Amino acid sequence: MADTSPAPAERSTPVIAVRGATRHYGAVRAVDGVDLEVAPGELFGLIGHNGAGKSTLFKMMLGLIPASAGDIRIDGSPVTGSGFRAVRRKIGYLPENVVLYDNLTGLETLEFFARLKGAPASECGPALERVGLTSAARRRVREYSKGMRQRLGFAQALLGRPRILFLDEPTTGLDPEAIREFYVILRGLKADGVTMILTSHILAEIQERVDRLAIMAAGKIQAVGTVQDLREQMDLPLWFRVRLAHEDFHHVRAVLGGLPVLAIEAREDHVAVECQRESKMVVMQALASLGDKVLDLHVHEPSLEDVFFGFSD
Ligand SMILES: Nc1ncnc2c1ncn2[C@@H]1O[C@H](COP(=O)(O)OP(=O)(O)OP(=O)(O)O)[C@@H](O)[C@H]1O
Repeated sequence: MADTSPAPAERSTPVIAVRGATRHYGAVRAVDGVDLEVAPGELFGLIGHNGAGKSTLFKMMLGLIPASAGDIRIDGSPVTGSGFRAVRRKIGYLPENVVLYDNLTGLETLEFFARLKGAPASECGPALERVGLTSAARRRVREYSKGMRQRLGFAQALLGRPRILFLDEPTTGLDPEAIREFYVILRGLKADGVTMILTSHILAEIQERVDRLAIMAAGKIQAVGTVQDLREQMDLPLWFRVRLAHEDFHHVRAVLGGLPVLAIEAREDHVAVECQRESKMVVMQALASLGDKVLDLHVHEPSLEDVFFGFSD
């Protein structure tokens, strides 16, 4: 069969390409030799403790803070060069602390940002609708809740139909329903081919939603890949939750005897069996051999939080 996959050069041309990016503030290495690539249409997550360097890296990637060293290109254009002006028009940015004017209404706020960006005013109403603020469009921002302000900030980032979105902690202050709606919007943007990079502290929230992510600590990228890649790199153990028909815990012990398990523990209504990833199938087969003595079997993979603490501590 003919290979219809893109040529390597085409496939590997990143929208965001960061090489050796460094930013020092006196003795503080806020960003320290970062290499990072984000592919076209990718939804990429950047996670890290407070002070890890995420916001500084974001601002460097946007050309808002000059790098002490390194090379940063967006859509092939260096962020410090004159050619970046044209690229900037394709970018939407939601800063960590979006500055809003309390005396303006939501609609006036967007009209103000639209003028700054050179985007048509006709986009403002639909942008407010997209983030669920239509009914609050004529209320002053001073009356907005934290979550409403955050949605308004997101709406301004969408003005000008950006092809690349930088979202710094976009879900701060949003309730669970608003977070879900926010990711529905991101999925729609992704379907349109928009490239996105976002930061978050809520690991459970981004674990199922980003294509790839990077863990940043002390200004450096500690690990990058899919959540599954990171689990494998970390080589954290996984565990089985085994629910038995009767309390015949000794059957589990017997069937696992001699196998490379790390722990077997009887808990309230189940038995927990811990093993390394490479032993997963042999342990599973042994447990399955118990037949109808087993009522239920569940495999628990390490969460992104487990992985994160493994890499960033
Ligand atoms: N203008 C500045 N002057 C001096 N130090 C700075 C400046 N901006 C950032 N830093 C330092 O750089 C480091 C990285 O900060 P940064 O805001 O990028 O982290 P972050 O990962 O975005 O943190 P958070 O999750 O808390 O937003 C911190 O030690 C911070 O104190």
